[in-house]
Amino acid sequence: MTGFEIPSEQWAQVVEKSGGPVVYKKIPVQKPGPDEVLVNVKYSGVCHTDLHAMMGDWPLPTKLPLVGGHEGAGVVVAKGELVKDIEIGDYAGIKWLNGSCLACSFCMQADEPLCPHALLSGYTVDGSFQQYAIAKAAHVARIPKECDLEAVAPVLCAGITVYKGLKESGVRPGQWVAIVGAGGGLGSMAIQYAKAMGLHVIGIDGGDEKRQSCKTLGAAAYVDFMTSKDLVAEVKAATPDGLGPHAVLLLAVSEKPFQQATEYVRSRGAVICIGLPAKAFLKAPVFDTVIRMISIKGSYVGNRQDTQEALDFFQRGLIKVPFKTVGLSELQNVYALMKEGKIVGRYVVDTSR
Ligand SMILES: NC(=O)c1ccc[n+]([C@@H]2O[C@H](COP(=O)([O-])OP(=O)(O)OC[C@H]3O[C@@H](n4cnc5c(N)ncnc54)[C@H](O)[C@@H]3O)[C@@H](O)[C@H]2O)c1
Ligand SMILES: [Zn+2]
Ligand SMILES: [Zn+2]
Repeated sequence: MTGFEIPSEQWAQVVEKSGGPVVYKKIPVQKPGPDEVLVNVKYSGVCHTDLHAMMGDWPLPTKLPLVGGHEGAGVVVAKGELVKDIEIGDYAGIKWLNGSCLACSFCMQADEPLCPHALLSGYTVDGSFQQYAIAKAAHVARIPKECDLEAVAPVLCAGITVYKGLKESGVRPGQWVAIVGAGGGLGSMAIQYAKAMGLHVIGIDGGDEKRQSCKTLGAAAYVDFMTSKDLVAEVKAATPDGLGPHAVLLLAVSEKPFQQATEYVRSRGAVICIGLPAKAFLKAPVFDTVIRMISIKGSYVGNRQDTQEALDFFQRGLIKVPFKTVGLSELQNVYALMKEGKIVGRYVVDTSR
């Protein structure tokens, strides 16, 4: 009936103990439950969250052993008997939100990421760093057939997350947004989504390679956090009236920018926290926050509607982010580069090698 031959074993990258490394080995292919699909993952993006998961950085424990990954783009090869709206052979995406209860007060209002029973791909359930991954049918991303699975993979976390963050910021076309960590995976996506939404971008990151990439992707200005003598002044000066950007998207994996953003955001502006540096705290002067009416908020992935909207931007050709593809077997090398902050754009792994 399926037309797809499903092997009993497959290649996967497995975290066997917190702190890593990942182990490339063969593991069994699982069978989907009644409300689940089995996706033959062709490509998966590598998100910094996958590194946090391997390192055990966060206060939320991961399952162990763990197959990481939550930007998996592939083909549906099997489905449970309750799944009616996805066909075998359809393109589908394994994203961070693997499943949610669909019945709690958050799910009822399309705030599924806040569901207390949420299943997280590559964290509390096995994710996309394997050839065959399972997700709840209600939550897999419906990827249009015209999409290139290799290029679309990073949209499944990075794209959705920054698109949602921009929406949460309340910025309008024509306004200015500062993107902190603009040369990384989420940052590169953020520049492209912001541009497509009619915003002016100030990219903040370190080094000339990232400067070049930010400019190519469409940033109007770039501020180098490693060499700038006065980052706050430089960011403000990059806006035409010198009063600073209307919003700041914090995507960096270090604490300092989380302490700094309220200093350069425009009055009545929004600071949107998305990056998740380990053990970090936010800090802002109460006086300035009050009299300048600054909003500070967190933004966490996106719901099913955000997912389809983010994919729609991609399908229309508006989102082109640099990526490098390597074999799934090379995942540990990608983590090494990521730790050093050396990745420009995104790495994608090909599960066939
Ligand atoms: N909130 C969410 O829903 C969500 C979703 C996905 C990822 N994340 C988190 O977002 C973070 C970024 O993920 P990524 O995959 O883009 O990582 P990445 O490693 O690709 O990019 C991080 C970038 O931040 C830059 N950076 C480091 N310190 C900086 C500083 N002081 N100022 C400016 N830039 C700085 C680095 O040079 C790098 O380019 C991670 O912590 C990840 O876990 C959150
Ligand atoms: Zn992610
Ligand atoms: Zn729920």
